[in-house]
Amino acid sequence: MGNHFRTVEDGQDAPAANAPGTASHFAYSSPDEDAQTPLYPQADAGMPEPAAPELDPFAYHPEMPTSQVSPFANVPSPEAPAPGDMAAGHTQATGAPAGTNAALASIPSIPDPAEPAVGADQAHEVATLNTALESGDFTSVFAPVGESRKKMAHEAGVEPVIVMEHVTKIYPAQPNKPALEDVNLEVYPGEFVFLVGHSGSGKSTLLRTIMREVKPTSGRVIVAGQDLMRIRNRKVPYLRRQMGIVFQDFRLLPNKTAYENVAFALECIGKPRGVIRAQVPEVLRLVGLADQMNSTPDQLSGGEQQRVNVARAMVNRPPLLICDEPTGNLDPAISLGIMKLLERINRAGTTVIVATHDREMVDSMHRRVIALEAGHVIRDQERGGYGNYGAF
Ligand SMILES: Nc1ncnc2c1ncn2[C@@H]1O[C@H](COP(=O)(O)OP(=O)(O)OP(=O)(O)O)[C@@H](O)[C@H]1O
Repeated sequence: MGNHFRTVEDGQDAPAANAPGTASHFAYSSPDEDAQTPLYPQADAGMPEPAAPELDPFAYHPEMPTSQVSPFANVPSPEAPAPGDMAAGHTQATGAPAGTNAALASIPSIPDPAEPAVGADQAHEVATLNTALESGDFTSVFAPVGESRKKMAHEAGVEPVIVMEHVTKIYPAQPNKPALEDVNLEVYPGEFVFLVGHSGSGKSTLLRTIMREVKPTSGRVIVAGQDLMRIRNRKVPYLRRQMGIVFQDFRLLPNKTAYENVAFALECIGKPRGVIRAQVPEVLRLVGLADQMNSTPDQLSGGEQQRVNVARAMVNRPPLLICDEPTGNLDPAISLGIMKLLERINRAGTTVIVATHDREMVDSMHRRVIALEAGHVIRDQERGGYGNYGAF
């Protein structure tokens, strides 16, 4: 099987021009001297959207039946809702009590780490997110897939979505201290991977090599079948459209509402207004912000702002979600909500990679854990815990 992302064909490059004073808020400001391409394709209303590929098996296609979307479609999924349940899910989203969708009852929730004390505002925030997470919309909008994805991927002949082979990165400023050294790993479609390690162990560098923000000094990085050492610069924005990016230090556009912030991500890639009008409210509802679409960032809590970030990363329905410390500045209760959200997105088939220092979260979720130490992968565990690392 070949490329699981939309293919990058000649003539399908993303627009490169920038709208002054706007797109920079979205661009991850990379300290790396190698970085040449802004994270998001820049706004240029005049550029047409690249031609849509025939079918992207890993893209989020709510309008398609699961059998057309997922490579695991033939694998029975205990999470798959019956058609009637999907309808029930929509009913919930419009106000009926959550929890009436029988299919959802089988979805195990993340065990809460030691219950943190929460104030009234936080409790409300947690409650609204929990309600959104319990909504059937998640299982009806995203295509559900089952567990043991790596095994299934092998059996189904699915190729890894990310391959790193002997990757070494030496920043010129630190010639004697590789940020990454001889890193080898594979990530399969649909996996949820935690990246852990001390501060300075190379987590962000690894994520940024996957995004092609950083070019390795040696080795190979292949994402969705594309060799990132060989891919042309002009094709990088197109590749990045296939990735949702959530960083701790991403800033929302301060003068725009939650709706406008999410819509902007689609405007930047030339999506038609009708698509924006349909997808933005939907994704904001999915992250539990249906009632705050018209709030500006200063009217939102840190957790709500991060949910807008997650919504923005999800709205283009990327098959790969990359998160660098997505809960870094958030209270434990709010962090749990964000992590549940990421898990739910993953359950719907999106590959998720999360670099984090959040020990309790990693320990509670029992997902694949890749541990870095001084640029080396020292542990890669199918269902691991955080391990013996300090917070910083
Ligand atoms: N642009 C750069 N120029 C020079 N050295 C850098 C650069 N970026 C990172 N480094 C160095 O590379 C090493 C790995 O840094 P990286 O940011 O990848 O680690 P990290 O595990 O993500 O850390 P943290 O958890 O603090 O974010 C560190 O020694 C860091 O000082």
